[in-house]
Amino acid sequence: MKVLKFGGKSLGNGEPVKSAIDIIQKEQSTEAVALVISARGQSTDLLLALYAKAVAGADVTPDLENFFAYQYIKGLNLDLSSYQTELQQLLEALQLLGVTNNRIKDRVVAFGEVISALTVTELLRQQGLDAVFADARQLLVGRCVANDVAVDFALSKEKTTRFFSALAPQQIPVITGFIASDPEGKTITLGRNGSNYTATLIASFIQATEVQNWTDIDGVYTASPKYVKNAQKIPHLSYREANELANFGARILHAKTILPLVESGIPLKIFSSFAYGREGTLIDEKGSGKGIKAVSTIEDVSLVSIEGRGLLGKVGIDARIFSALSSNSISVRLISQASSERGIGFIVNKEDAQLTEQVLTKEFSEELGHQDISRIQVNNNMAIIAIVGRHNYSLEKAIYGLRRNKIWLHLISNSINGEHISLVVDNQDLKKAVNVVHNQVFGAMKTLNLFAFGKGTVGGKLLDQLVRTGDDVIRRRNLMIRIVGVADSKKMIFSEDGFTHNWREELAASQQATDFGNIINLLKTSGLENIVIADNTSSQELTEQYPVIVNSGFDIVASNKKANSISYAFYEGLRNDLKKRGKLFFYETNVGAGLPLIDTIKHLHNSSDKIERIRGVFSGSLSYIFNKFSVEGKSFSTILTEAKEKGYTEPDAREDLCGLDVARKLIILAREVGLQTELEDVEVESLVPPSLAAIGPFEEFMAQAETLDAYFATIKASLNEDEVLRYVGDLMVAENKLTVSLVKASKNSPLGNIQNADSLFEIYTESYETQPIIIQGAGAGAEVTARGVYSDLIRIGGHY
Ligand SMILES: NC(=O)C1=CN([C@@H]2O[C@H](COP(=O)(O)OP(=O)(O)OC[C@H]3O[C@@H](n4cnc5c(N)ncnc54)[C@H](O)[C@@H]3O)[C@@H](O)[C@H]2O)C=CC1
Ligand SMILES: N[C@@H](CC=O)C(=O)O
Repeated sequence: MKVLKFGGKSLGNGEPVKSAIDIIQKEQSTEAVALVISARGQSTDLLLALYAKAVAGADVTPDLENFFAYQYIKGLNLDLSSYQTELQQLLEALQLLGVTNNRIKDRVVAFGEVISALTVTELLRQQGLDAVFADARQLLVGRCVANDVAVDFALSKEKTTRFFSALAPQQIPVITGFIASDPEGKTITLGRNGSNYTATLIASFIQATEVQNWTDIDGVYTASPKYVKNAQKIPHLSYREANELANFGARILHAKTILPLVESGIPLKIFSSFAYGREGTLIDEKGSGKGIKAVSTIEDVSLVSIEGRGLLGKVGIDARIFSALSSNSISVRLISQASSERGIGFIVNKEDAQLTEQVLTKEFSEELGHQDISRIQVNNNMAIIAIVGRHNYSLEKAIYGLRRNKIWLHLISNSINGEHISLVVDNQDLKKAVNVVHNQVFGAMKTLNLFAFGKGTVGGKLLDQLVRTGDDVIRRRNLMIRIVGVADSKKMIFSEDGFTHNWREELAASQQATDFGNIINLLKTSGLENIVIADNTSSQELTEQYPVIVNSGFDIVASNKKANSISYAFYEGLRNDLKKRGKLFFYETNVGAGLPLIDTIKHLHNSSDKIERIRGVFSGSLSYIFNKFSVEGKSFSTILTEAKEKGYTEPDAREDLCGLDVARKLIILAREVGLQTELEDVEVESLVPPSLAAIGPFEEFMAQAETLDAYFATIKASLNEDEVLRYVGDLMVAENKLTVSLVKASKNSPLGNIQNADSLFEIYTESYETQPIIIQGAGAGAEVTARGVYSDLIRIGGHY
């Protein structure tokens, strides 16, 4: 015979209860069944509310009617009037008493299970099955001990086996879950979710072949799906693992449920009554072997810490702590102690925190008076994350991920056999922390949550590339880049669930103004892990906020060059912040767009191959302009407009023309090789004609196209036939000399030979002294730059 237990949600009115009856019919057709039934739907909560109202002396009539209205199933021949009268009398007695009384409370709550089991019995009879109602108070006996119930196993077994042996072969017992009686026959309850306990107790008494727990979830998951979207169902667990999970918040299991099964070796299967036929979780002696099984959580616990010099080496402190707590029925969930015994920290349930403080303050009043104990501190807003299952490196991985996400670990505790690690974090960090730990220890797909500033030429292209190829990255790199927010200079959007192809429309429709402080706050309080900020703007104000970003625990990718080219003091301060916080900042596109230049320079520099000189065409837009202008008959302003339209220039193209963009790039490379240079140190030959230098907006500047064209026509006229113009950046390291100048280059030289918007960099080092390393390719443009930023994001993902 197998025992089938149905939870409250699986017995709710309408489809749920219909489907439960279907399941029972199917299951009993292959093997005899015994049923254990919880109160239907929200019945227990309704009854508890009725009880509270009655104690408070309030009118209970409407709620009582609501309760019985919910119990009514159309077409079912079930008369509940005697139960209604009895419950009403009980509530009236409570109204008169006006005080709480746990025994009466249990009697009130018991109506939920009794009426539910009667209802199921009747529904099965309607289907022609021989169902028999059984009140578990006639089968299970126990005593209330403190806040718990101690079941009298021998007596309960005797009563249960007697009842079962009196059943006719085809009869289906429908037993109330959750309730039992004390030795005087008074109603007691087995604790919240106690129906599971009823089922496993009954199963162990009658030596059932298995217990099936039919509920609203189709099994035990690797983490609570409420927090972790990519949590996976666990097909197979051992009793021991299940017990750990039950102790650590897995709502689906009751902590005591497993014990009767362990002794009798009966397997437990967890199924969803809303998805008959779908595989659930099997829990048995064997389990599925070693390996991490789940990451479970307990919210809202309190951390108590006792510290003081007087504790050093003193024997008996722990004994006093725990005996004081146990005399007050306070259960300790976790303990961690410094080896010197100078400090001890432990976790209690939040509702016991105040009492814990009082009890310990009293117990150690003398030590507190002498300052042998400096303080007893209670921190109420804590949560536990428990890693269940054995794996050698899970702790390291978890700590690495938590640190990267700036999540403070208050306490660590692990079981001797290595099958359990508990980590205590702030409650407000729980969602983020459980995602980080889950994804770290399971090596599951990592999620990078991206907030993108800038949706122009580069930023817009990046977001489109991410949307288009995101699935590919998931497949190949096990990394999901989720766009959780986008901001331009005016508006922003944010969603923890992320945006896909619709980001542009969503941003256009947004009413929310871009506000940096608000964005940081949203991200910090979101509970999202692995947050990366992309800066594809040209805003200096935003780069000045990088320290705030880093100190908030986020990484950065940027095509914006300003953070690396404004003052050296800022540059150095940012590096210090990055180091201190263990955060990443990638900016490969700052020089040479998508070309692998900065990385190459870093590698050469770090490998002590002294870099002596870097020279070349640093500007993609000016490369394009002079490539065209030197050989085509078009005017300079026409080609400048083309370059702008193609997305090669800076948002204000004069930054290219006046040499500022190349100067920034030189500064960035100079700092990579260890020079402490400033922008003012670069000798720049500006290409803006002196007469146009003071003009305001770019449109006004372009309105002077004639002057611009005449200026460059004169320069072009001075070229020999085999010459082209090149705007060249030159970094001479030993001399600490940085120059930007317009040169005439032979068409056949490497500099003269480049095409389109190509950049070219010659890197001279100690090893590459005469024949430089040459890096050449598209040095500007939305597609290549966005690709470069994309690959920086993937590199960051590689660090998770
Ligand atoms: N175009 C290219 O080939 C390359 C560009 N870059 C750099 O990429 C950056 C972006 O360039 P483009 O996309 O061409 O510029 P763009 O003018 O097309 O786009 C800039 C975007 O930034 C937004 N923005 C400006 N200030 C903002 C703020 N404070 N907060 C939020 N959003 C803000 C604007 O609304 C716009 O969406 C620049 O720093 C540029 O130097 C780097 C390498 C190559
Ligand atoms: N405006 C820049 C774009 C890349 O940094 C250039 O022309 O090179």
